[in-house]
Amino acid sequence: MHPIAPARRFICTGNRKLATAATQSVIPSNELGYAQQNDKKDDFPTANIDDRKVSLMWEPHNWSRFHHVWLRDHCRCPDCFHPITKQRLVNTFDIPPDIKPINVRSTAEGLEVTWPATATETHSSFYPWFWLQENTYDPSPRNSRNTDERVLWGSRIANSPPTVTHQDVMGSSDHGLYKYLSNVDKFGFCLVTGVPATPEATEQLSERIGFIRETQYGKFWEFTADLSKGDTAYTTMALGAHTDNTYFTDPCGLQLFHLLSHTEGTGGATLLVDGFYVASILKELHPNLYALLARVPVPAHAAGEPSALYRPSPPTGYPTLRLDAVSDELVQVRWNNDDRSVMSHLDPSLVEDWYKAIRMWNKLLTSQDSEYWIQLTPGTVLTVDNHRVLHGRSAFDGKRRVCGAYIGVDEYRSKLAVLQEKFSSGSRLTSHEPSVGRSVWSPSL
Ligand SMILES: C[N+](C)(C)CCCC[C@H](N)C(=O)O
Ligand SMILES: O=C(O)CCC(=O)C(=O)O
Repeated sequence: MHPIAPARRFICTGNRKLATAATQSVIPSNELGYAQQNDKKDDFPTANIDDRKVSLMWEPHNWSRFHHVWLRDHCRCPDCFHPITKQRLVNTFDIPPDIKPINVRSTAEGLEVTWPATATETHSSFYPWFWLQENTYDPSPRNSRNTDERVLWGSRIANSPPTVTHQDVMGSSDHGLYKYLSNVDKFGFCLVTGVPATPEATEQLSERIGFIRETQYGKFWEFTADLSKGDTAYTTMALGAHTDNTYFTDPCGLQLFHLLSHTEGTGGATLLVDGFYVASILKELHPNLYALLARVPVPAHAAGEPSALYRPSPPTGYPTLRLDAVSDELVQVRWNNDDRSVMSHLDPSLVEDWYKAIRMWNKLLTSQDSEYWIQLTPGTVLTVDNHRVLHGRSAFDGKRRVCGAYIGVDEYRSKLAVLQEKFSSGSRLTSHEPSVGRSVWSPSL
């Protein structure tokens, strides 16, 4: 385990020219020789030290407070945080619980803090202002840090479904791919037009996002109504709005569908429902039913293949609506009433209310206002965020071939994050670090 930063004085300024703004005089303010900034000759945030925290005044009546131990633990100098792997090197557990800065200094780019390291040596840390503001926890941010510009939709999305072209997505620049995945992030789905109606082109498109997630249905799958796999997707039956993989502990993130052909028959239209839109209505109209769906775990299974019996861990499953433990925001919808297992864990007092809740959920899911029906055609690939948008299909006859793939949620979110770094967030590199590669100040590291 890496010891707490070596005893030598380490100023993590790299080749940064110390900000000329070091105009503040620092006056030792108490017998421990701990100093705090006093007269400020600039408009940088005021920094003050008390026994446990550094307080920053961004402007009058707008303060943030950071515990000393928190700041020391979050030092991003190359000795405390690996500049390439972005992993913590400082030994958190060697940081004295009562650690306190020797002094703090506001500079043009951020806050400099000097820590006691040994009896004679110190360690200096630097925190950019934008990073401190982004990661303020006291007071907790008023609005959720999640800056997603998510657009909830109902049936009227049919007027302008999010669409990109195959040429754009597969182009040499990643910008087309960024537009594609930004649409999925914003709307929960996106159509890709102009895709050659072949499994090969569809697989290539899938892998443009990230590696395909292999399951009991195969890696890249093609299916038709032949029950070649033990699932009703391999029949001509209608399938109600559902998310896939409720029987997995970790349902896939994206699902791509490409209707390759449909001959000698009709039907097989695709249904999409924005689960976040429907949940917002349920929460508004029936908050108690919403709360129940966010509380009651639903078991599920995939037991149609003799060689497989999938159930999530724990077997009681996960709630239909998963809420962020901190922000309470809805982060995932998990719903497939066909794949649901026996509800043997329900508290008897909840049984009737739970059925009332799922009846209301189903009523909203299947309302005309929620349902978006689209008849897919060869050449158009549908990509669905399986954590948000439910999909289904109408019954059909004739010969219908569909191909597609699953992409893991982490592969999808990672690719999106890399593209957002590249195209949407301005450079976060401070003059403390090499001007190439990912900044140690990238969001949420
Ligand atoms: C997509 N593909 C046809 C390969 C499999 C479909 C699996 C459907 C399953 N009932 C679920 O909800 O996950
Ligand atoms: O056949 C379709 O269009 C969709 C099948 C389906 O819902 C699924 O594979 O999960």
